[in-house]
Amino acid sequence: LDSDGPGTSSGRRVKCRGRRQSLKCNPDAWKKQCKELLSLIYEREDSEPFRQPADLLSYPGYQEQEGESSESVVPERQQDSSLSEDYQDVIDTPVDFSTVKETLEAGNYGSPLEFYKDVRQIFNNSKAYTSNKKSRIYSMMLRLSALFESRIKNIISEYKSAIQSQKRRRPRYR
Ligand SMILES: O=C(NCC(F)(F)F)N1CCN(C(=O)c2ccc(Cl)o2)CC1
Repeated sequence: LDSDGPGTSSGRRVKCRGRRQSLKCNPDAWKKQCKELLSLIYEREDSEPFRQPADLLSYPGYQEQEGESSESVVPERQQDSSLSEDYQDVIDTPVDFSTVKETLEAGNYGSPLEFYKDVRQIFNNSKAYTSNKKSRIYSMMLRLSALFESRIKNIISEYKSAIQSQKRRRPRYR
């Protein structure tokens, strides 16, 4: 993501002269683009485990219920030993899509790079937490991460070129 997109390093980006809204020169376009990307992520079933904070309470089968006989039916997920340790002991920076959505909607991201950092943390937490690369949740994360990376790189490069073209233009006196 360090390439700042086409037509920015060399000559002036004349396309942006005075027509901020329509072309790729609007430095605020990324907000709507990230909201659309987040909606796309929410539409995917793969995002379900990542839409709310992870804790073992969300997997009731993992808690030893009082008086629960040990022969209780094990939910399919329990066979996934990777959830055996407490999530909060393993993960320093828990984050999920509901917090990212709130931050974006509150206007508390200053750039798509900050948005990208938080979403990447969701995926990295999943990588750090899984002890089984074949676990279902891990494979869901991999698909979701591939979708996200394919869409976020254009949002960021358009943002970077909009910023670049803003720097070179003469200051406009309002
Ligand atoms: O508890 C939740 N989500 C909250 C919900 F259950 F309400 F959706 N997670 C379980 C642990 N998470 C993992 O990334 C992961 C990697 C390998 C395995 Cl296994 O899990 C995050 C999602």
